[in-house]
Amino acid sequence: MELQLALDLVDIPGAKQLVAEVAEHIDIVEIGTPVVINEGLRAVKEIKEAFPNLRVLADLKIMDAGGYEVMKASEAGADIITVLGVSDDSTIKGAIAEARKHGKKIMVDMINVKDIEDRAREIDAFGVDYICVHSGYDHQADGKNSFEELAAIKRVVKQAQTAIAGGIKLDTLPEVIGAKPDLVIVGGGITGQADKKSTAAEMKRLVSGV
Ligand SMILES: O=C([C@H](O)CO)[C@H](O)[C@H](O)COP(=O)(O)O
Repeated sequence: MELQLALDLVDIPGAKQLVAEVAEHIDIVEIGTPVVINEGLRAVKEIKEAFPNLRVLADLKIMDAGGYEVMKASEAGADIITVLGVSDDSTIKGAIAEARKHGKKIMVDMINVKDIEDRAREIDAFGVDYICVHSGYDHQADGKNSFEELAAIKRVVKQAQTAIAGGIKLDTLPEVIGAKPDLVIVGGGITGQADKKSTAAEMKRLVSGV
């Protein structure tokens, strides 16, 4: 099981400082959607150049023009790029085809997918690399999490790796680990802590035990 740090509320210098603090305890660093909106794909490029040994995920949440947007993120140095599960099949297939040309991976974010089990089965058959259940910030504000959705996709996904994101903290991590995703994505659960390094270290210790 791997750990991904999601960076959402920082600028590029802030991202570099934060990653430097916790790099030894994470497997993947995510350049979050708000960072891409604020800073552009330059954030992906600069983080990849500064931390070449870390995999970098560009959380573009692609909804259209899958091939073109994956091409641009790949050129910026992203190793993994996100596409929305609610987007058209052709968008997801275009994203996968482009990613394969560059040796990159696609994660499908299932945020707001209504029939999660059926859609996960379909998307898995397209050959994506990761399928991620996700309670976004707005869902979290309503007190929701994605634990049941993770169990649902694990029933049907045969080839993709599974991931979970949204509001995961040190105290809820054991429950997440119990549901056996391949990848755990944590943003505020690390970035919002006074001691980010020791929190990331403890999270890494817990996910590595599985
Ligand atoms: O994808 C995310 C969200 O939609 C904002 O862009 C976050 O990166 C994801 O939810 C993980 O962050 P936390 O919920 O703070 O753990």
